[in-house]
Amino acid sequence: MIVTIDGVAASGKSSVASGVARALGIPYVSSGLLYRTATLLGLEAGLELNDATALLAHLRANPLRLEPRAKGNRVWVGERELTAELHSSRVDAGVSRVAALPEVRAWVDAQLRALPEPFVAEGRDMGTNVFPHAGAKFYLTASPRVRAERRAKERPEDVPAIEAALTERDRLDTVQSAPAPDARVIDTGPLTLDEVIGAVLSELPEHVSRG
Ligand SMILES: Nc1ncnc2c1ncn2[C@@H]1O[C@H](COP(=O)(O)OP(=O)(O)O)[C@@H](O)[C@H]1O
Ligand SMILES: Nc1ccn([C@@H]2O[C@H](COP(=O)(O)OP(=O)(O)O)[C@@H](O)[C@H]2O)c(=O)n1
Repeated sequence: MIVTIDGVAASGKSSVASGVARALGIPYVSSGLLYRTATLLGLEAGLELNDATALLAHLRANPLRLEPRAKGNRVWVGERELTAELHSSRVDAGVSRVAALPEVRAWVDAQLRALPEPFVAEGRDMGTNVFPHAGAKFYLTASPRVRAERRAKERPEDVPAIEAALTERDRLDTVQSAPAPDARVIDTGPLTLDEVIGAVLSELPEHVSRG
């Protein structure tokens, strides 16, 4: 059983996926962390972020491990844990260029499809491209200002700078960010986190919530 939660940047995907996963007693999987890991490793190696051949060679030489827990995903390369470094503004600024590369998308998709069910998968194209057969699909939205105000609690920049960066990332991510036709769209703007989690749980078909 797979539940997908897609949406725009900072719409609440990982927080909602975590809450839903905990309620169901299953893990969640953050696909964005894989794109972020590819970006961080590329930046550290001094690679051009649009050089798919060099990036893929580097990723294959440094295999990562994603630990998809319900309370938060963690990423390792060898003995080094990268998790805390994946949400920097530097990675935010480069990740959409890396995610535009079809070779990198195929690398991410193969790792996601190899994971054992059940899980909640969150990202941009979980319900459309990666898990079109998912048992339930959701798509989260909120205005750029609301999202920037939320993210400002997690980044050093001010709200206008964060809003500009989010809007630019939305633009670069447009291709892979269309909601699945069978996704339930939730505007999280007027809702608390618990209300969004409750809305998702209440919309799950019985066969999905029973596992
Ligand atoms: N409905 C909500 N109301 C208030 N804050 C929220 C809501 N959903 C998420 N948040 C907060 O917004 C921030 C971004 O959420 P996050 O789950 O990281 O989004 P995404 O995974 O889409 O980037 C987090 O600090 C989170 O706690
Ligand atoms: N399924 C996905 C998930 C993320 N991404 C890319 O990875 C970036 C980071 O995604 P994320 O979900 O970790 O971050 P936020 O946008 O939620 O801040 C996005 O801006 C996209 O460029 C993607 O293309 N497809």
